Amino acid sequence: MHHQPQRTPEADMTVAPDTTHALGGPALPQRRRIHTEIPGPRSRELQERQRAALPAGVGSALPVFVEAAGGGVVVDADGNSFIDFGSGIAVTTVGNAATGVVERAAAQLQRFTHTCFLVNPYESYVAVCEELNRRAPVAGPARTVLFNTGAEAIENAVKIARAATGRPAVVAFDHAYHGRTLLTMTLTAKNRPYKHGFGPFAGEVYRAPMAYAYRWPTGPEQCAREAADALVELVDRQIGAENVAAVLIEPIQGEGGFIVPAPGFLSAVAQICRDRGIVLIADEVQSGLARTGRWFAIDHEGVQPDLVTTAKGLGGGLPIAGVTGRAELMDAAPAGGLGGTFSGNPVSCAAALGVFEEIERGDLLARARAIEATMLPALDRMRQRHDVIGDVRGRGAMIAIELVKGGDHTPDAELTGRIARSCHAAGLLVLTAGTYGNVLRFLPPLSLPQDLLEEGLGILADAFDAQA
Ligand SMILES: Cc1ncc(COP(=O)(O)O)c(CNCCCC(=O)O)c1O
Repeated sequence: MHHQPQRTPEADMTVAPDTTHALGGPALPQRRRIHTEIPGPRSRELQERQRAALPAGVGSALPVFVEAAGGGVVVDADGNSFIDFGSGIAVTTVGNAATGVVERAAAQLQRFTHTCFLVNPYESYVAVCEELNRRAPVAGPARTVLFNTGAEAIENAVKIARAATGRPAVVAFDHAYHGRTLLTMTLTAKNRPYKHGFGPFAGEVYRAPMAYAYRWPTGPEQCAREAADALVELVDRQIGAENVAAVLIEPIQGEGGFIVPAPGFLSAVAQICRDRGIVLIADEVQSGLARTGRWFAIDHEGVQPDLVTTAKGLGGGLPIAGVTGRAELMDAAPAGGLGGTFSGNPVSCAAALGVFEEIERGDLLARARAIEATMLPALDRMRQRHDVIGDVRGRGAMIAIELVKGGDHTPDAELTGRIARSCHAAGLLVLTAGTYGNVLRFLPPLSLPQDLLEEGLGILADAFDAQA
């Protein structure tokens, strides 16, 4: 076979103009700088290549191609620097390319990249499980098993609950999001874009009303009690409690619109489960691991679930997920019943240990609470000025506003998109969410400097003032 000339990157691609940021991480200049239209010329070139190489169904909220990221900024291929209010959808919680994550992952890469834990185990997997067991809000001794994605964690939490109870049914909630695999698509509530055309779906999945106070028909005061009554009705009358393996709930619903369940609802759900021997699974994939100012969002309600799922922020950007639960439940899965080729990959485990280190070293739980203390009042002031802001809600650095037609609760998805695009053009990376597409959600990295947080809020305020 003849020798292929060594291809060098330079031969294939012109180096992006004006890309002065070679390295990401906290050393990246923490500033907002926009000096091209958004997306810029280099991103538009890359978009053309993407159109030729990827299926049309893969889209991006802000199609600027990234060259570097760190602290609280994302820098694109045209050298534009954006304030990051997205964290890659609640993943780079401790900061993009965070020092502790990069150093540990880089060192691991030099030692070995993979063994498959089901073949040869390694200490870092055990250490991540110990970290999660130590912090998880479950009662008594805990066990953890690792996977790669949030959906995989949910799939396996349901397997464990079914093995432990011998029951088939799973109850999820309106506005829920749990992933894109067959079972997690079924558990997810919103049809487009997640489910449409991908059926038939999994069996034995049922849905109960979420205690969504802002949209509860009889008003927020009745919300928790009436939603709990509806859950009892579904479980006891329609399914039969003896057939229900698990109730699955996000302590703060993420893709559904950052819905914080009405006060008392999570406690009521936990009691309903305890009274019937039903496993309560808390899906903390988006809300967990310091994001809301506690290790887990459910901690704010003092509720102890039986199983907790984690992913996203756990690996600081590397794919890793976990199911942590009461030891007697976790041990119900038969030998060899839990696993996967890459599950608990050693590089991701090293990164995860870096995440725990960063959270402790930076006191990031307190930082999340400080971000809440800045954002909620600022957003409330915006709501006083603009009646299109129907609701302000969230905890820690998981905050959202719901946009409606002025004066009533009619969702306004068009305005939501317009505000988001205005923020993007001004150099603020924000994401939308919600069953009705009318939620602007804010997920800043906890490493975001305070001045950029306030600058970002100023951009948002200007966007609302401009649309008024
Ligand atoms: C609560 C909750 N559970 C489970 C998941 C699924 O986690 P995976 O790691 O994306 O599988 C999520 C992922 N949310 C972001 C989805 C992004 C997209 O695919 O459009 C979540 O938020």
